[in-house]
Formats: sequence, structure tokens, C-alpha cells
Amino acid sequence: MKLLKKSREKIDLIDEKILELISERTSLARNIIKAKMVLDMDIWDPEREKQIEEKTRQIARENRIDEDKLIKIMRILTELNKMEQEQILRRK
Ligand SMILES: C=C(O[C@@H]1C=C(C(=O)O)C=C[C@H]1O)C(=O)O
Repeated sequence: MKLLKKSREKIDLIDEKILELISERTSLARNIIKAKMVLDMDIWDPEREKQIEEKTRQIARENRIDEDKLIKIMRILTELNKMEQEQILRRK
């Protein structure tokens, strides 16, 4: 069916973009950890994570997407970034 094929092609393109953006987001860990070392800051910043969570909830509500599921995705992304920062620190 044409509609299924077309929709899946769109999903494939969107997935590629999402994965590229995740990779770009994660690679920012390199700059972030450099700045944190200068500023003597911890890797974990709960205040910043709270802001991200609030923004995610707002976007989820505006787009009628399950809030908790979207929060789960963002938590995985923040975990990924913190892991990356820890690895960079260990390599130093
Ligand atoms: C990337 C940072 O480090 C951690 C990861 C975060 C993230 O992935 O958004 C947010 C806060 C920190 O716990 C940061 O401090 O900005």
C-alpha cells in the first residue's frame, strides 16, 4: 500500500535526523566538560536537568504526547551525555 510505504519512508528520514541530532547533542559533552573543569563544576547538574524536564513536559502537553514517555527519552539523552563527560574525564 502506497500510504504505508510513503509513511515509512518519512519515518526513516526522521529517524536519521533524530540520530544525527542525538549524536550532535552527545558530542557537545566535550565542550561542556572542558568548561566545567575550568568552573570547577560537577558533571551532574540537577537544576539544569529540572529545567529540561519542565520544558519537555510543556512540549509534550502542547503536542499531546505522553509526558512520561518523552521524559524517559530525555533522561536517556542526559545519561548519555553524562557518561560521555565521565569517559572524557577518565581519558585525561
Ligand atoms: C550537559 C550537561 O551535563 C549534564 C547533562 C545534561 C544534559 O544532557 O542535558 C544536563 C545537565 C547535566 O546533568 C550540562 O551541564 O549542561
